[in-house]
Amino acid sequence: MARIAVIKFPGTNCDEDVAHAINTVTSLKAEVIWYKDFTLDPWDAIVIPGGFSYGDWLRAGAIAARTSVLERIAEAVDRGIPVLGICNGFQILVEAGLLPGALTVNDIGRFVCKWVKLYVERPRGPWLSLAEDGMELDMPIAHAEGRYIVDSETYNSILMKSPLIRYKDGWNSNGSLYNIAGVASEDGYVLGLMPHPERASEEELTPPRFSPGGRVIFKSIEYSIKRGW
Ligand SMILES: NC(=O)CC[C@H](N)C(=O)O
Repeated sequence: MARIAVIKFPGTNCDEDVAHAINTVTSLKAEVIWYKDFTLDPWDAIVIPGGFSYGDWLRAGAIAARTSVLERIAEAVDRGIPVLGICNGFQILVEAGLLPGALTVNDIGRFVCKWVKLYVERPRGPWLSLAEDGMELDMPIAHAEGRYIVDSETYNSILMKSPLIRYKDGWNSNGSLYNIAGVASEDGYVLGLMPHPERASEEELTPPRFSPGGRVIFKSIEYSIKRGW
């Protein structure tokens, strides 16, 4: 059975939610792994979930990104193992240099927790294999440091060739440049996003007027692993 590692750092708080979502909406087996116990071998994909690793000291994700487990995750990326970073996990991947850009303090200067409307651009790779270009997704955000920034050269030369998840007009509540909510490596094997797909995977957790947009990410990784890409 395909196995997904959900890595827990001190201060991670969405690990059980991610494992629950994957174990509920897919036939994959997600397991929460303490960061010090993580070894590369048995995993078909890796998720770094959200939370407040190391209490968001210095900058969100900065300390977790400098632990030795990130060297193992970089090796996993080199081996072609899909890696997903959700919220604090996205912050960690960016701090570790595994995705471009940076995540900084929301322009309104406070934590924001709300459902938002998003869309996908250039879906590619295992996390978005079932998504279509322009597909609209609804998911909640919950962060204080979710304002994505990137220099225009990186945006034009790298990000405009890569899969992106953007806030729809009027839904960018943190001031992210180019309305960016999530970025991926060019092949889509490494994906990071601020919204929480695990909180948007089941109808009963989805408020009226929204739909469970996180499902497509977990159904995509299931499809890609089963197809044996
Ligand atoms: N939900 C989360 O992962 C929180 C992200 C991060 N600690 C922030 O507030 O920016």
